[in-house]
Amino acid sequence: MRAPDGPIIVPGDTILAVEGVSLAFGGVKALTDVSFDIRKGEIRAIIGPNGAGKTSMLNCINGFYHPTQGAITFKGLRRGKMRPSEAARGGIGRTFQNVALFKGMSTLDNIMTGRSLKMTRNFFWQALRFGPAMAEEVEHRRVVEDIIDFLEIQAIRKTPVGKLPYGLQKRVELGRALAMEPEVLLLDEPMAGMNLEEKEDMCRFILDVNQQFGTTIALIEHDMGVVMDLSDRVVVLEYGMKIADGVPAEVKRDEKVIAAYLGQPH
Ligand SMILES: Nc1ncnc2c1ncn2[C@@H]1O[C@H](COP(=O)(O)OP(=O)(O)OP(=O)(O)O)[C@@H](O)[C@H]1O
Repeated sequence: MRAPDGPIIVPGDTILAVEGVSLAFGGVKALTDVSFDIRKGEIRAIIGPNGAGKTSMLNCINGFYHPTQGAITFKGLRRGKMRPSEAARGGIGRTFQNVALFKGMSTLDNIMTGRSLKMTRNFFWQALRFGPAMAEEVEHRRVVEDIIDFLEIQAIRKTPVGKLPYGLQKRVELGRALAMEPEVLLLDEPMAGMNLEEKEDMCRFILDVNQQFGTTIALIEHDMGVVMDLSDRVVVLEYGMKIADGVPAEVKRDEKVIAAYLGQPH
């Protein structure tokens, strides 16, 4: 199934809107009436203390959870109960807080799995590697090789990802998300567990993805230096509610944010 494309959206327009979203797990209110927008081409950070509802929000955006109330509008279309695979086909890609790769498979093959949603020939033709399926596979491999070059991971293309240091695994995971050619890329703590050098590399790649491909990025990150350097705008959650929203300089000065988050060690 191909998601409808919706209207043409130019840089600066709203590409994704979160409108009054609430989410509850039994008695636990993970999100309460949260609204914010993401503009095409921007890097949007979602921050907040542990348990504030950040991952729950990403899970609502990519269809992993369905909001109890409220709606998500993507490219002008109000979404119903969209599944993650439909969100991905529609242009919403994602990485996870804990690396979710196939550890025994090579870098190349892991990134190739990101192309699966783009494959139009069915399994029968792919298994035969014949005719149109062959041509399609050649094209997918070309895209994957371009991503490998872009992320500067040529040297590990055949290495099983389970053998790679954590920072490189995160980079491969970014590669797999890029293989979907997403319009909006959701990154859940892309720098978590990395040393300074790895963080600097990942920051550079995120900026390059944003600038070279025009990909809109929404990211959750605990490192405040990274958030303030990378993002165009920041939305702040606390106890599942939005407490601030604005450019980094504004958010940094906001008393509620200082009290809730910036004053606390992370
Ligand atoms: N599947 C679930 N079942 C029950 N409660 C959940 C579930 N997922 C999240 N929660 C609860 O919802 C609240 C928000 O959690 P969430 O993981 O979204 O926060 P977070 O801001 O991403 O936290 P962290 O920074 O620690 O990753 C928490 O109270 C959490 O315990």
